Amino acid sequence: MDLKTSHNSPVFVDPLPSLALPMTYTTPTSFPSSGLYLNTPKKKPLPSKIEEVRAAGWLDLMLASSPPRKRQSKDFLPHDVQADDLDLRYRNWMVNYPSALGSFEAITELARGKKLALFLDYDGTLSPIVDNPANAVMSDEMRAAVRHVASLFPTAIISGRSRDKVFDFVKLTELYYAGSHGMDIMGPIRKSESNGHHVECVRSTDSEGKEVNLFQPASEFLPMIAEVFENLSESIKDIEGARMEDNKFCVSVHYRNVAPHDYETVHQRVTAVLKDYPCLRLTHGRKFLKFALSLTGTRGKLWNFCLNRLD
Ligand SMILES: O=P(O)(O)OC[C@H]1O[C@H](O[C@H]2O[C@H](CO)[C@@H](O)[C@H](O)[C@H]2O)[C@H](O)[C@@H](O)[C@@H]1O
Repeated sequence: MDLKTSHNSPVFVDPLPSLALPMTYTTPTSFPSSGLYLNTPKKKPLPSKIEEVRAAGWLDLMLASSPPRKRQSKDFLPHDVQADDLDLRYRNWMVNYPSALGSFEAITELARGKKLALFLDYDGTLSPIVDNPANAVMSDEMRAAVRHVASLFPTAIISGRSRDKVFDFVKLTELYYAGSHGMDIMGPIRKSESNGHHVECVRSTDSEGKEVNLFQPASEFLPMIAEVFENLSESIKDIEGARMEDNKFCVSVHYRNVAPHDYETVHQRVTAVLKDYPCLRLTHGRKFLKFALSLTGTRGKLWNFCLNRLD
């Protein structure tokens, strides 16, 4: 099947989450506006070309897709940014993205007497956000904490990274790993394991010969994803700071190190390549654009796969 043009693709589009915009790019109805921060210093008017893109909403999504850095005492501040302005921006961000630690008692009260399973994110949760994705290593202290938690509750790590990459960072064999946003799941074999009901679930052995369960519902699309990765790599190679990342069933185009005046070019190049692949969905992340297949019901299978296998 020629997935590039076929519109009767077996891949159906889930209802898109708020940050994911349909391939038809209808202008988002809501996105963080520059008015998000109080007392925002008057900004220089943007060149009209960027204003057009801003009107389309994509630029605001890209500019606001990551929290302002929390000011560290040692940080040098650009001459036009006041220290309290950075703190204010960070506090405003936290209003929209509150930390669970602020509600820890309420969460533990809700969990009392219930059977718990823990699902953890990786980047920005178990590892700090850094400029180069390859350097997002997890500290030994954090690894010890996750190992301890996994000894108390069945624990899974769900990430946009490929499963192999996350496992290589975390290095804990007693966990479940769901890479590529759930398109690629691995879990240790349970004693009473029976995987007959997961057609995509095959037994495999890891490097130490230990059997593990694999769930990969989209393997047949890997050649197409590899083709899009190559096309995108070629298309953005002249944009300073832009970086591709292959996450097996997902591909990320990082613009964290790209100058904001080049964001529009990043977005244009990515959408120009993806317009030939109607079965792929473009979404936003923390300073990256990501495309992935959108298989109906993957999330449900992910939870079932993990929860059915958790003690
Ligand atoms: O689902 P997650 O585990 O949170 O993965 C989401 C993305 O995380 C990574 O990118 C983010 O972290 C990088 C390293 O700190 C940072 O450089 C980048 O700007 C962040 O967006 C990962 O590289 C992506 O592929 C994941 O999709």
